[in-house]
Amino acid sequence: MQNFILAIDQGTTSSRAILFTLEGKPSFIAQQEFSQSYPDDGWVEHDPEEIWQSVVNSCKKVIAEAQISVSQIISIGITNQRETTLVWDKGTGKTIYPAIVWQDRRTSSLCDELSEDEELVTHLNNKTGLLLDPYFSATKIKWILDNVEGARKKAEAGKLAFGTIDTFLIWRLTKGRCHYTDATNASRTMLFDIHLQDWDQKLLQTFNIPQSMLPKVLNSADEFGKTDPLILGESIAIQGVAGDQQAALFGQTCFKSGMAKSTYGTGCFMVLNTGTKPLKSENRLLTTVAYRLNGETTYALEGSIFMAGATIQWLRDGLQLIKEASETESLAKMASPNNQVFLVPAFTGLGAPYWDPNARGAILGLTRDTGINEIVAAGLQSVCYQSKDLQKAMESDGARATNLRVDGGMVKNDWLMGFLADILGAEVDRPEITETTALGVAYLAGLQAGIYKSLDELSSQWRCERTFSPRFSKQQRDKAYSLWQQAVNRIRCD
Ligand SMILES: Nc1ncnc2c1ncn2[C@@H]1O[C@H](COP(=O)(O)OP(=O)(O)O)[C@@H](O)[C@H]1O
Ligand SMILES: O=P(O)(O)OC[C@H](O)CO
Repeated sequence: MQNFILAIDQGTTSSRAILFTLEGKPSFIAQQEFSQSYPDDGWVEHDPEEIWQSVVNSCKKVIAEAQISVSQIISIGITNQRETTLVWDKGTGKTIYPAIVWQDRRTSSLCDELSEDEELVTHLNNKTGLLLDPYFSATKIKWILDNVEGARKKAEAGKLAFGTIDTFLIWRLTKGRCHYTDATNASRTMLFDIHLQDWDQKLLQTFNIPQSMLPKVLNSADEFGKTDPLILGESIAIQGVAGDQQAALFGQTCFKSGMAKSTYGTGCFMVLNTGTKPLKSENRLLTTVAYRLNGETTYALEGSIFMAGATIQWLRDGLQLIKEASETESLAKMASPNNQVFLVPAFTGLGAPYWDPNARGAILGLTRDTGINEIVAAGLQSVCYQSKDLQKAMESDGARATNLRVDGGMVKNDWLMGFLADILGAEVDRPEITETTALGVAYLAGLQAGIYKSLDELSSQWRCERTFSPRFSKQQRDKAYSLWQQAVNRIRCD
């Protein structure tokens, strides 16, 4: 009888459950989307019950479709949209407010106020590796405690729990027996000292968050509790947990310092393994926990771009230039070879390395012969130029990627991958398995369960489907990139 590892991938727009064979092959997938709520300008919320139901439904569906018995599932791994913040009552397990999503900007003014305190900003940056920004969980927790009636009092009495999505799912799956997170998710809260691997008291005081609300921080491969048998029919051990971008790094087996992956989904997240010593960025990149195994922490540098596939969605739904994202490939191929149109997708500001929340998007360089093909090509190229921005920032920090492994929904676009290699001037490797986020936590769970013995064993499973090599000369690359930089400078506000 064949055994499996069940990976739960709780993302920003959908929840997925994937059954991996013990050889790391994704064999069955179930997915359920859930609603996005935008109750105010810059606010983004999810219904926690809908998230929970979508996870349970996906798990049940994948088990039914695979026609396996639950006892064939050896272990569970959970990976999740990071930073998204939930607070619930420890007694009832009910959340006291919707999930405040990572994209939510409601605490911008609080961050602006706090940023005047230079000592705090330096402390926060040194301890957490992050920048003071509404993106992370800390100000979201504070907002809930300050705005939900009675919440602060209950929190101070030790009656409320905080968790990112992983922690919420562990709590629910274990029927409230386990209040845990892993070090990668903890490192995104803006409350966690990534050097000491513990919650930072000064930051807890600054954001006025009682320590009793916080989960215990475990390794990424660890014992996160056993699921209640009533949920899936049998009790299964949860043994791997990581935030989705770190899980993708793990699934791409980027275990050596200098190895990097970039995930091209709605946004794009480039993460580079920097080894067991954290590297402080001087270029507004994030220093974060890549994974923690047996108490040993591996660190990473991360650059986050808000608009990657989202730009293609805008070309489809906003401008209605295309019907399907996949059409972009053939249209871009037909664009004029002399195309000098630049699309700067700062729809919600610019992420790393600019962190300019007030910048807004623009299309520049239009001429009378500009058509749909050129605009679509510029949309795809914007993803590559932004990746170049991140590559340059990493290099200025002294971290040069030896190669780039890619994954996410956009990477099936060969034209995009070709231009990415051209503009980066580096080889871009596309793996056979692009479900790397889920694979990463399946690997973590498998390590803890003793199915895999070493990271080397996992590395040997990674297979390259295609390598894209750069075709541009240095001169061509520099010219194109300097035009991009000029375009970005035209729209910057800070
Ligand atoms: N062939 C393609 N070319 C360009 N973009 C694509 C292509 N196929 C999908 N996309 C884009 O990829 C994104 C979906 O990727 P996915 O990894 O599923 O995203 P997420 O996990 O963030 O929801 C969408 O924004 C879509 O527009
Ligand atoms: O759910 P995704 O794939 O959009 O990822 C979201 C990131 O974890 C946010 O930091």
